[in-house]
Amino acid sequence: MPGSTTSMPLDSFHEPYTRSGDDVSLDKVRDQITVLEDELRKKDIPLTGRIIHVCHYLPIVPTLNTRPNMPSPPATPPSKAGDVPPSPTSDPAASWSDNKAPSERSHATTDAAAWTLKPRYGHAAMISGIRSLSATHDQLIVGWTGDIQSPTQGERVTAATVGPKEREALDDALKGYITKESDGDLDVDDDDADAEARGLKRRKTAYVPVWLDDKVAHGHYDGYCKQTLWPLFHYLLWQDVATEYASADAHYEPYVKTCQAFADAIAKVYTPGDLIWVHDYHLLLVPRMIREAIPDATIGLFVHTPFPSSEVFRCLPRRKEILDGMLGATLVCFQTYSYSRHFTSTCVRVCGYEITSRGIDVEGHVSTVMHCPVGIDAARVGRDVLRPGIKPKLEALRNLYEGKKIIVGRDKLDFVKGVLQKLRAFEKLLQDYPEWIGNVVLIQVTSPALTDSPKLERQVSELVAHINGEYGSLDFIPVHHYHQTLKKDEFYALLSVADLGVITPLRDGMNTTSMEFVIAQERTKKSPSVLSEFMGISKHMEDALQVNPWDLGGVAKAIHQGLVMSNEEKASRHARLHRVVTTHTSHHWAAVLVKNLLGQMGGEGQARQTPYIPKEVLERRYNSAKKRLFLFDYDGTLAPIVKVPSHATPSPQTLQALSALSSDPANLVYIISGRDGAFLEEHLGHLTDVGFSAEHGGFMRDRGSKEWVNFTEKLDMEWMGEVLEVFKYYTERTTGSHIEVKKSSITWHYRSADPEWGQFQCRQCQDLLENNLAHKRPIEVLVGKKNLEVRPIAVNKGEIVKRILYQNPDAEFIFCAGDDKTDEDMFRALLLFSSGQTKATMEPPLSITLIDDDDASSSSPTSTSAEPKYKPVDLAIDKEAVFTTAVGHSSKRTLASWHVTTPQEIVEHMLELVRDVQGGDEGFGQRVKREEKGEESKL
Ligand SMILES: O=P(O)(O)OC[C@H]1O[C@H](O[C@H]2O[C@H](CO)[C@@H](O)[C@H](O)[C@H]2O)[C@H](O)[C@@H](O)[C@@H]1O
Repeated sequence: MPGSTTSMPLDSFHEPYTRSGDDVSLDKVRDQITVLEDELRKKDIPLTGRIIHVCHYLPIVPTLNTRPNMPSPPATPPSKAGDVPPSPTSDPAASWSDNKAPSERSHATTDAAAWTLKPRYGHAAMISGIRSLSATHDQLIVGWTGDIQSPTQGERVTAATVGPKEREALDDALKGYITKESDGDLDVDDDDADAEARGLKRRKTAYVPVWLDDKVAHGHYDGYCKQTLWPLFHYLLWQDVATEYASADAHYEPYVKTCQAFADAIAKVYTPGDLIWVHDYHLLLVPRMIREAIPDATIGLFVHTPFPSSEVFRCLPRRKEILDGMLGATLVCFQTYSYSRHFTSTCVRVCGYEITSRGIDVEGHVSTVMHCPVGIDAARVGRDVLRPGIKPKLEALRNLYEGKKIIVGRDKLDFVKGVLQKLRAFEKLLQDYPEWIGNVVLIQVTSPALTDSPKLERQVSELVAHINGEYGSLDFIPVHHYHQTLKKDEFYALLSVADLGVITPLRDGMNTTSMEFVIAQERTKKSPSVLSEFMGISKHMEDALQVNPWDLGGVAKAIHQGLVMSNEEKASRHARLHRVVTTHTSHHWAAVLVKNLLGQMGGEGQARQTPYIPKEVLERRYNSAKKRLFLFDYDGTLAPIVKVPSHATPSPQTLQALSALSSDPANLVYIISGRDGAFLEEHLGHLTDVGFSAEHGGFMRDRGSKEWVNFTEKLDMEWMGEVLEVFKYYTERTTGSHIEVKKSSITWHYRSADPEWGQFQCRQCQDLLENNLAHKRPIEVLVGKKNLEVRPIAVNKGEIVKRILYQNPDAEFIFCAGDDKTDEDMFRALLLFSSGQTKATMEPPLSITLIDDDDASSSSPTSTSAEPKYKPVDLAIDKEAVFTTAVGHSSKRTLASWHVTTPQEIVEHMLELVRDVQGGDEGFGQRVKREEKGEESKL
């Protein structure tokens, strides 16, 4: 009996196909990119050296200086110098469009300064990462224009009213915007003179605006993104949506339309050899849409938010569409291992997709999954914290709270940021450690969230008032709450002055403030921070005091620990954190993504693209052939895969196609299946002109015959009992699995079991069979579609194909289709031509020399004693008339020359070939049959 299997090691289960960002320096990663690109070029794989980034927003705010279709007013005067942009972590949709940034300027356009362009703030980590790539690559950034502002008219302009002339003018203005150069260490608001002085050079960056109808754009963002996906990804499950909106599905349509507009924009600018990176949860359908338009594209998808557990994600009504959309990518990357594990598990559990050593397999297209946190632009933050405006603000804060420890919190006022829980934990600190009353203040800044929640704002204010009422006095206010947007200097002054940072979101994709805090503290106190364990970056910041934000006592204790920490401990923790934050930067992240995406091209990572079957060639070859062979697998080829094997019955169209094909005497039609004879007879046996092979080549029934030839008759079949015992063992421990016992093969099915457990058990079972049985018994263990099969090693589908071909060397057309690994034996058998050969000869196959004939060396009555009974035969077939066809995705690994995507397409192609028989033109066989009978042509 098998040894006992213990609990499933879920984590290690995912290890083979999920990789993390490398732990090597940025320079090293850039060197690796160069090496990879050289290798790819040597292999003649096209590479343009350009990266297309697809971001929800353009990192530029275009402002229309003119009222659409009105004469142009004078260009907007430049903004006041010295105005400070808001915090780099703020949301772009919080629209900073009225702030004048240092680099803001009008651009001369075809329509005399029709547009003013200025940097869009927000998503600083992502944008800095993208921009850093301009050190090594040309870049194209595709993004939505955002709402079009028109300050001169003091009103918002709808995208629909921006005519083609203005759109063209924006394209021109954007071209003007790209002239700044950088080695990737520059920021969007660095000025050119500064850059030149530092000797920095940028590769070309261009921008492609995506125009969206206002209603669609807002249905997409305010609707599906913010009301459906955002809460789901942060484990909030639409408490409000359920009451305030029709359903979680309400805004799906604008989401699709928006994604399609992005995919269309990319298809227009794409050149073979570009790398494409799609960013974030706003655009999850885009990878698949691009794949449909450009099947060979190399596409990465980076998800900046968390990805929830499969039990949460499965609540999404459009779960399959969203997952399929994401799986159009070649590489899907998350911030952390746990998000990537949730994603993979969701693909397996919700969609039933298989996991291979390369990644998640969707009908043969494999998406690799990895994780790598974004990090921040540490160099830039390092420069920012030295801004001269910070010092006076910092000193003012110090004076204000002299003699007291300062705890700092700065969060967006969004439920998931956990501000309420943080305030309660602070109250708990004052309760559990009363020595802090009068000696510690919490400065909590909340910036307005995109979707303002007056309820949350009220709750926060009430709680602050309660704590201050309870623990404050005339000369001591414990909590200082500011609900406002901080300017950059104020933000860094606040982080720098703190004795403790408390950043405790309930869920956060990454969290940049926690890393900015470390950089800000480098020059001041090296104060520690209390961080939520539910942030993407937490795993990398083990030297912070990590807490569960829901555990108020635990958070209070960590705050106390941070406040009383010795200077030595602070310094050593800080040093380690500083190393992490300055090593895993956004620049490093961006380079790692590019390196990994390149790694998917050309080599092991990227399967060959199998072209779609060329319908016209197929028809032409069919019509000109005097004899044709059709060799079909059954499950997954003639019938779609379904949950219960006995339900996989042929559709009326399949039967019609098989009947029409086989009724043409020029056609020999065979179904070569893993099914047993009984199943094939029951559902297809009435097709008397069709021949069958059952149990992966174990049995054969020729057309017109009712007799099955058993090729396994003389084989040692003792192993069947042993395999059955093993399968029974695994069936007992795998609820939902079952055994299908056939005459000379056995299949263990786990499609209805828990997908992860089923697959895990399948691997265990396979190991056991291969290591304990297969080497001493004449068997082969086959991994099928959610099954494990064992059959005699002496038989396989390839042998049956060879046999049929050997017996029909005059065939001039071969169509052979299959969907799984066992069908690759058929395709291999049809690799008849070595390179340069146009005609082929075939040796007698084993199924004839060994199985049909007891005395393989004996001579036939007609042959001389020196001659073998079976001789090689010359085949009539041309190389181009062999149509081996895999059913599945074009990137599926296969020996087949062509592909179709579904069994339905196989049937449709067959019906096309015989449409003549059913009403139109007649085929070659029909014509011969009719002419033999002396009939006139129908036409
Ligand atoms: O060689 P094939 O004709 O492709 O048969 C291979 C096996 O197919 C069947 O199992 C598979 O199809 C079932 C129906 O769609 C599905 O429920 C199961 O999960 C698949 O593994 C069949 O039951 C096996 O006996 C065949 O060997």
